Amino acid sequence: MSIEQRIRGQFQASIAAKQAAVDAMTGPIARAVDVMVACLKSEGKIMACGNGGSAGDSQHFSAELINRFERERPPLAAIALSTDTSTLTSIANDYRYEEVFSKQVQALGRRGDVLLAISTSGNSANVIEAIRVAHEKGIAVVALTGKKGGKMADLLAPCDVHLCVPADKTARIQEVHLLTLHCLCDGIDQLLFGDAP
Ligand SMILES: O=C(CO)[C@@H](O)[C@H](O)[C@H](O)[C@H](O)COP(=O)(O)O
Ligand SMILES: [Zn+2]
Repeated sequence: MSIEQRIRGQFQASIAAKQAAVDAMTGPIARAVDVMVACLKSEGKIMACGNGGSAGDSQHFSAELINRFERERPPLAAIALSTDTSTLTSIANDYRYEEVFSKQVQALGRRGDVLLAISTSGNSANVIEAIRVAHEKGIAVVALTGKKGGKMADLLAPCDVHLCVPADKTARIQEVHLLTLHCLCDGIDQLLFGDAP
């Protein structure tokens, strides 16, 4: 197969993954928007975490809330827990890598905040630890997963929201995650600030 054929195949597979996710994910994404809007209206903040590509997604999302998405509006409270290399390396070095996010949730999280926990497998131990601490502190969780949600699926509380991409390949799941994050940004802006001018 030529490189061009492979590229066409990747595009088609990405389109198919998104098509397959529309019905399964629309309702849960709308619920996640409601949870996040309620948090932001009550002066809460959204903390996002994940590994690798999902660390990038956490940062992408928090930047769109703090700075802007598609319209002019006030900054919204969000933080990516994957950015402070001194904090991350000291926790991983002195304790365990599994605690790099949970210690930050312990320190920064307040009741009424939201944890956006991103893992394509649903099995990343440090994301799972962050969810456990969020629950201890009364922090709602929006879980963004794939592959049937892995261990995270069993850990979520009834008030949490599970956004599970119905796909098995990490790259495809990540591509739907990015679309989901943009849907969240769009929904948050719409509910907080109304129709864009
Ligand atoms: O972006 C990719 C693969 O597309 C990788 O960096 C990927 O995010 C990393 O392998 C992560 O460690 C995977 O973790 P997770 O999504 O299973 O929680
Ligand atoms: Zn990737």
